[in-house]
Amino acid sequence: MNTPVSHPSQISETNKGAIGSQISETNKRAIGSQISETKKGAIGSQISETNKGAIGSQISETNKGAIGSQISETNKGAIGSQISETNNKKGAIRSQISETNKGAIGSQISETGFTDLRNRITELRNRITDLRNRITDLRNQQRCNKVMKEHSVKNLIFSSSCTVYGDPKYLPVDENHPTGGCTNPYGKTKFFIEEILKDLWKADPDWNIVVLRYFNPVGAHKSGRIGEDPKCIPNLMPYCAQILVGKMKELKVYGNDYDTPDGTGVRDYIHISDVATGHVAAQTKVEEKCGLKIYNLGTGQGYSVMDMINAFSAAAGKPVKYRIIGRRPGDVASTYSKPDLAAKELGWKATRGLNTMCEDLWRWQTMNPDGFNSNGPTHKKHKLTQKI
Ligand SMILES: CC(=O)N[C@H]1[C@@H](OP(=O)(O)OP(=O)(O)OC[C@H]2O[C@@H](n3ccc(=O)[nH]c3=O)[C@H](O)[C@@H]2O)O[C@H](CO)[C@H](O)[C@@H]1O
Repeated sequence: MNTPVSHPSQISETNKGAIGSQISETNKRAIGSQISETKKGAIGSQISETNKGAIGSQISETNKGAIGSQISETNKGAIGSQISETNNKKGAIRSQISETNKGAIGSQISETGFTDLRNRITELRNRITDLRNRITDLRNQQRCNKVMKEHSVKNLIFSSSCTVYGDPKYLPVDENHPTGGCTNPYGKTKFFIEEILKDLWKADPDWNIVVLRYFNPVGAHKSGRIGEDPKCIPNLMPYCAQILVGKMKELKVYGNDYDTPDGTGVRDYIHISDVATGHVAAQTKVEEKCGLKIYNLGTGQGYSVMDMINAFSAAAGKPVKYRIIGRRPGDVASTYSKPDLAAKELGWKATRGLNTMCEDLWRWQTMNPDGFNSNGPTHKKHKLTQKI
């Protein structure tokens, strides 16, 4: 889910700092969808210019010729004004949210001690931020659809997530698995957007929409120049990487009492560059006038949290410090994909294994310990030691 450069977004430079940073924080989310938005693609081209989006930049790296040429056809005016509009409304959304949560905060104060209270306030603040991001995602998607329609762009690739499946009723999860029983707000947003897109296509079958349900993207471009630069609490693997460059203390493993081989959560981790090639394949599909199609992007292989800690420690040559704590609300025990439909209809398959995911992530993190704010490689001692 962007030119092969590795520095901050033109969106934030040109007009809208706040939106730029939202884009980077949600790089696996609404943005991805807008990436491939095709030739006339006002939006796709804008996003491609923002180098914060990990997947976007990967795609650009992967398919400079095909997508790169489309990137230059921009429509900055149209999109720029949409972004400004969103940004102007941000204050309003924020005040609504704080209104809504005032009561909740008050009752927390009377019930708890000070330390607990502080933790709860932090958690509440995170939830409010998350909720605000979700509202922004939904609004942006609606604006995106509207602007695309106005410009007669009706080809769309939407970055969805395996999280729309909720707690799986069976494994591996295929595309026919029911959706909507999401266990977190992010999942719900993805689910709602999928539903909006289904309605959009039903109302106007001229649209060609490919929905890609990513499992757990990890890794970085093999050059070490493009990777994930989380601005909020990182996912598992960026967290591990930040521990090993001294930015985080230790990993808290959320529960080892799940019904999985070692008790820790199992996920289908997929290399970010495979996610990128998945988009390129989807781009071909929308150009074939495919209607509405939905595909899983995963490897079909589940790994536990402990598998991932061990693999990453081996790739980096030093151990990730961790501590087992209780389960995190909203987590499911196990989810991994059946990726066969994408293989059959897109001719796409994930080709990079766990070892490559960990090596590439470690290369990115050591070359860019401060993400896109880094001034080139500072960890001269970086080397990939062991194969796993
Ligand atoms: C609750 C939540 O936000 N879920 C999102 C997260 O899924 P996941 O919760 O699957 O991704 P994750 O990287 O946050 O967690 C992966 C696994 O690692 C475990 N873990 C994670 C972090 C940590 O500090 N300690 C730890 O033990 C976690 O319990 C899970 O078993 O990312 C997905 C995409 O990649 C989707 O965006 C999901 O909606």
